[in-house]
Amino acid sequence: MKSLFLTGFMGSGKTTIGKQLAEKLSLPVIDTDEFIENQLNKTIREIFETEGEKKFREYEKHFLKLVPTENTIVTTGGGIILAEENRAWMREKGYVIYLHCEPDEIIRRLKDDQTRPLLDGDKENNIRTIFSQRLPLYNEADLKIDTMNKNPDEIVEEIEQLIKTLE
Ligand SMILES: Nc1ncnc2c1ncn2[C@@H]1O[C@H](COP(=O)(O)OP(=O)(O)OP(=O)(O)O)[C@@H](O)[C@H]1O
Ligand SMILES: O=C(O)C1=C[C@@H](O)[C@@H](O)[C@H](O)C1
Ligand SMILES: [Mg+2]
Repeated sequence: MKSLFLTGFMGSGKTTIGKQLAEKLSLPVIDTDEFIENQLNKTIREIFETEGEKKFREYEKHFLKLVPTENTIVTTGGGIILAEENRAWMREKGYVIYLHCEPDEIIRRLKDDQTRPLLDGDKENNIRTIFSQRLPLYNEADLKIDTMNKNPDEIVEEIEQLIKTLE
């Protein structure tokens, strides 16, 4: 099977869902943010602070291409879809699954989180603005899962059913 690329806004549950889905399907999971952090031995926040977002996006493009494109669950950074090149790559090499979560819920989930540099400052406003800019790009996915009012088990079950239609 081609790899599954989980996309979605920060806090939509990509890392959480990806881990559970991988366990259920007995597949390996790789998280692009963790992959970049491990390869560069720096946190995402450190990369943003010392090298800037533009450089981070270059790393993201580079490391995305090193991820296995078969039999792997790939959980992606929230901004991976910004580059047309990344969207095209993921759709060509695998299946793209967008986890949709409304901004109000994202705001609740990330209320105490300090690890996402793009949300520094007026977090609520930043979430709403970035979300609306990106929504059309997330919607280019092969599959869209509405995660609102569902627990991770329910979302994983739904993905399992939907991916059967892909093969
Ligand atoms: N379906 C859900 N219901 C309630 N809470 C959830 C759900 N999915 C994830 N969460 C919680 O939301 C928070 C963010 O989830 P997670 O880190 O998986 O998001 P992410 O999409 O990987 O974010 P990022 O793009 O920033 O890496 C976590 O605290 C997680 O426990
Ligand atoms: O949505 C984004 O642009 C980001 C999401 C995170 O996963 C990290 O990749 C980083 O904080 C940027
Ligand atoms: Mg994540």
